[in-house]
Amino acid sequence: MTKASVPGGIPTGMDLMQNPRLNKGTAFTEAEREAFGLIGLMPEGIDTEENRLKRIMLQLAKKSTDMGRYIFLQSLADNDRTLFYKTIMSDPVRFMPIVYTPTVGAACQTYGHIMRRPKGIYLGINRKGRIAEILRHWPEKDIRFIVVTDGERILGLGDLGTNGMGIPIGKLNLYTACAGVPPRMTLPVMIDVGTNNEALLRDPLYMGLKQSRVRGKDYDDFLEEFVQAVQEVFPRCCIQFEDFANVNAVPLLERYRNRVSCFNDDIQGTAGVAVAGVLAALRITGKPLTEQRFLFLGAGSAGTGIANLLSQVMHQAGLPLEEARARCHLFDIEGLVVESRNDLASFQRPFAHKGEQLRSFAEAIEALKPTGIIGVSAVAKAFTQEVIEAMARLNERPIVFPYSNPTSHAECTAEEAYKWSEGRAIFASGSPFPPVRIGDKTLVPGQGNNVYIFPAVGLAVYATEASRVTDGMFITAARAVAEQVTQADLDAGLIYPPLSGILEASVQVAVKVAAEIFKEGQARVPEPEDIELYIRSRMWRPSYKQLL
Ligand SMILES: NC(=O)C1=CN([C@@H]2O[C@H](COP(=O)(O)OP(=O)(O)OC[C@H]3O[C@@H](n4cnc5c(N)ncnc54)[C@H](OP(=O)(O)O)[C@@H]3O)[C@@H](O)[C@H]2O)C=CC1
Ligand SMILES: CC(=O)C(=O)O
Ligand SMILES: [Mg+2]
Repeated sequence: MTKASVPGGIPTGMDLMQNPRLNKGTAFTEAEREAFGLIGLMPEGIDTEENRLKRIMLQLAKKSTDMGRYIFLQSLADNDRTLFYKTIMSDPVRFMPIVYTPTVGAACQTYGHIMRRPKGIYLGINRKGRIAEILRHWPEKDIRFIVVTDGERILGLGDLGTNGMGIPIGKLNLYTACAGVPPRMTLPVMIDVGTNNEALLRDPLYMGLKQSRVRGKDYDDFLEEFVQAVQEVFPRCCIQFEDFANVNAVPLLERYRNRVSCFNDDIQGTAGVAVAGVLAALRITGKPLTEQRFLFLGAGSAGTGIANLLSQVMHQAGLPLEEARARCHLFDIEGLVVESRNDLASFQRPFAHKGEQLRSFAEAIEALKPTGIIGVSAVAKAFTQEVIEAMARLNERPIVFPYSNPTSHAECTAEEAYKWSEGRAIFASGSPFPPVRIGDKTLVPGQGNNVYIFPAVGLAVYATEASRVTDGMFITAARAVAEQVTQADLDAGLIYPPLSGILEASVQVAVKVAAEIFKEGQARVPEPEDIELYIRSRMWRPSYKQLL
């Protein structure tokens, strides 16, 4: 067949079968096989989508580890993107822990070893001055979402250099799987400025620049070039900053949040999910938000991000902002964050209150009597029996959120929190834990993870082409997530909507966020009469398209 005779400029033969966006494998119809030169390149049988899904499930069942399943699924995405999404969307409870936390963490730790085919764009600092040119190498021209990292703080696993690319890929998988953002409009990006991880620098299979991290002006200039190049090459694109160390994460957000469409997921997305969890938890305790006190273990991007948004929501509930902030206390490696400390960063200062720099977290609990503790320290097991028992003594229903990822870095397990609080803890963790049986009750731990926020906010931003992403949008998202938690969920101990229904939950959240975007005047499309109908019309669904 000549190129000119191919309908729609679609590639033919092997080129078509090797294009993950268009490939349908054995589900190509007879007419498509004839039209695109596929006859003889596959068995004569014609599969349905359901049959292809069934075969994938059979093959997955034969894998004995989650890492094996991760590798298999990512290879499937390289081969047949529709089938990849059909698979993971068929059972989010089963597949989310594989494409996302905790398995993605283990995958990043060995990324140079398990890598099959590069995905996304790698920007080495040695290519300074060429970023726009490199972005143009990407085959898709209408990119709406970039998730970018420099790999310095990958989950709670520290500096993984370019091995951290698994995170932008995983996050973008969830934009599509959890909210229907079209996958061809998303792009994972790795900023490679080197790594300070000695083991990786010594590893012959490590694929990044083998140099220590560039910092200071050269780093800032490179990021500036990146942000400007995105505006030039993909003018309708929103940038999600992900897993940067807080020394860069906080200044980058401050520098760009009022200049371009962007947000930081660890700061703002996490804050949204925490506010949602607290609002839902208060439906269990029946206590007002304005009477809560929170103690954070960890005073970095996530801790200060949550404290900021929580204070704003408490302020909206009637407290003066200063009083709201005074109800949020941070505790880091040096102890309680107090006014007299001279080692604090400016973003921690709003939460540095009067008092003694207590060195023990349990002591801080006795002194401050928090109603909730939130773990964002990446320190495994830091919520000890003493800590949980103190919380359970001080509160009828203590709020206990060990948010650190992956599972191996969680501040406590669901079982520990429930056991040590006699089943009274209102619990949610960053990575999933199985249900726990306490007495005659089965308690279902919620997953307090920004996955309830960023895909939904992303869908709204994509559909409205929002020119900025504001804290107001995250507060709206948080309230919308909390509203979807039913009484039956709360009775089972669940303070987030069940993960099994995350796609529909995200649509409902996106509708509210889109309304907020129109209200704030940030939309770049006309306001539709029916926002929900409009949002649904923009969503991508995993089914093979007719090529003829
Ligand atoms: N569930 C979710 O959706 C999310 C979870 N997270 C998780 O939260 C964790 C932290 O992320 P992030 O805030 O970005 O990281 P940061 O590095 O910015 O912050 C970590 C904080 O923990 C403190 N810390 C380290 N060791 C201890 C210790 N032994 N005792 C008390 N505090 C300690 C650090 O102090 P210092 O700076 O002095 O070392 C720092 O303040 C990660 O595990 C991440 O996976 C993050 C985002 C979303
Ligand atoms: C969930 C997430 O963004 C993190 O752990 O960094
Ligand atoms: Mg993150």
